[in-house]
Amino acid sequence: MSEVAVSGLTAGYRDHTVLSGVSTRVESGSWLGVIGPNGAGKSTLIKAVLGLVGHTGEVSVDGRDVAGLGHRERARLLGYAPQLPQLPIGLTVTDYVLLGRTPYTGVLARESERDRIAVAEVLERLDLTRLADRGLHALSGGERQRAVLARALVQDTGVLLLDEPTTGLDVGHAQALLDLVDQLRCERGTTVVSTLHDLTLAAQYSDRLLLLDGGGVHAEGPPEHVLTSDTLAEHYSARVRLLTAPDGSPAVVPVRTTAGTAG
Ligand SMILES: Nc1ncnc2c1ncn2[C@@H]1O[C@H](COP(=O)(O)OP(=O)(O)OP(=O)(O)O)[C@@H](O)[C@H]1O
Repeated sequence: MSEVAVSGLTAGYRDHTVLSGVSTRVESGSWLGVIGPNGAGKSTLIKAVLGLVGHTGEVSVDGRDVAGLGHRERARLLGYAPQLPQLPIGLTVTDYVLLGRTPYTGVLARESERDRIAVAEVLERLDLTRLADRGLHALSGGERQRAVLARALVQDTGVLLLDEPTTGLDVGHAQALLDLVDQLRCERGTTVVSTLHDLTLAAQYSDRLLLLDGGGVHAEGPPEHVLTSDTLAEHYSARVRLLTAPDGSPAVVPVRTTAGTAG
């Protein structure tokens, strides 16, 4: 059970308010996709849930106010894969992913066999085993992205907050990553909140979408209700056509208006 509730959240940076009065509820074991144009405040929402940016309003997990939790307790509850992580220099992939176990082991304690097994398992599932001993600095962008997710996954939390987890991934690795998160969701009842720019993928994996723009929530509900060509024209200034993917979810296809010269 890990229900996330956000109530009357106002968040921002110094004198710059980004989000005003945002409320939502993410049922335990469900997946909320946070969408919206660049600068809408998607990352800010995730960071506010984690307590990383100043905010007022309430964030709770299973009724427990997150603001009242210590750092370690919070890290056992909320796993986070940031959009632009600061990666420590000089660590191998394995050592970096092992850092995800520190809420259980402590920073200076040696990791247990159980920790090593958990890391090896996640590396395998994210196609990183052959890179386990490679330095983080020597990874491609997509490999680094997967290492960041691996670290969040070994944290073994009831809630996963994923900020643009598929950025820089090819379509196969993006699918594998989202499939893995979805599998964890089904197996362990993990609650997922992710931002995703790819609206077709967002629609395929999310139970509900929340559309942010101009500091507030403009739409929330099942993907087929939130993703309409009018909504996308209004909030993204995008010309799109909505098709139906084989699984029945909406697929967003950009429409080019100027005459092409290809072919
Ligand atoms: N550290 C910061 N200090 C001041 N302003 C910030 C900071 N980080 C983000 N902002 C501003 O807050 C607003 C929301 O940023 P945020 O990163 O939450 O948007 P986003 O929806 O995640 O955007 P994107 O789709 O481009 O990743 C933007 O106007 C941005 O310039």
